[in-house]
Amino acid sequence: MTRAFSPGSITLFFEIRDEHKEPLRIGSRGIGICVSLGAITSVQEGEELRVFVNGKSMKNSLQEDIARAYGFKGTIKTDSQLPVSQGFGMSAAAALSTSLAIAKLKNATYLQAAQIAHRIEVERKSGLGDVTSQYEGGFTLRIKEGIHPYGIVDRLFFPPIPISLVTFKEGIETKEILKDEDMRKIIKKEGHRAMEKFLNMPTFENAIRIARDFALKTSLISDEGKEFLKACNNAAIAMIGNSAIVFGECKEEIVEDYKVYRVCLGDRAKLLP
Ligand SMILES: Nc1ncnc2c1ncn2[C@@H]1O[C@H](COP(=O)(O)OP(=O)(O)OP(=O)(O)O)[C@@H](O)[C@H]1O
Ligand SMILES: CC(C)(CO)[C@@H](O)C(=O)[O-]
Repeated sequence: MTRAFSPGSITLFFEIRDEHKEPLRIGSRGIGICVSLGAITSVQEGEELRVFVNGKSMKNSLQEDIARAYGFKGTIKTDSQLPVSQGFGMSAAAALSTSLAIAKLKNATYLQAAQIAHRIEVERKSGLGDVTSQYEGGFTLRIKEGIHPYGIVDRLFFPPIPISLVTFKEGIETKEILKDEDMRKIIKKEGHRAMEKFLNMPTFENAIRIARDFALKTSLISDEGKEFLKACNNAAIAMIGNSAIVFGECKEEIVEDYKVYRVCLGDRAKLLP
């Protein structure tokens, strides 16, 4: 049996850049924060392909698509440590952890595994930039869309503070937003502006300020999210979901009604012993 872990990743703001033909060139520009919780996948070769997510059998999964890319048959089990469709990049974490574990069995490399995971994410429209962030780890700045050798990703300095992920009600499926023509236009425009502003002053404080503005300008925020940002000025909305990311301490009375995941900055995806 082979096991791999991928961190979850939270996008603060992003610019859709999917007008290329080649999936490895497609992606987004923006900021992603990898966190210490994510997805763990174990794979075991066998006669038939079976996928289980959090103990439940799953059909037409992204794990199945990844397995096909390698010609892998056997059992794939993914455990998600964070909820899906809340902007925590869990589909990408499932794709990347599956791809890394199978790559080890098939003698492929770390980069090949990341490229396959990125391609499947892009083709399924479940994400654009998450695999690129999770392959790099830490506080990532995606300067040019896509994955290596096309994408360019840098890292930013992150202060030694805790992170809380606060989930409101049900999530938003990424595909629904990435397919919506009006939303795409708004995200492209606001994402481009956000990136230009950030690159003028690439600091942690500026990232939070721009992220809060991006959520409001694109309307990728619920009423509950708006109230939360008013009460907590060290928070931003996780893209694309219905949850917030709080940097540092947060008053207990503000978060006590919600499910909160306490995490810290996370390293890149890796094989597990
Ligand atoms: N851990 C997982 N294992 C298998 N499938 C998953 C997993 N996480 C998400 N998916 C599938 O991917 C699809 C899209 O998920 P979505 O992209 O909205 O979630 P996410 O990646 O957690 O959110 P976001 O991309 O906004 O960070 C859903 O249909 C879901 O079933
Ligand atoms: C589209 C997206 C916000 C979904 O999590 C992410 O993949 C990104 O930052 O490109």
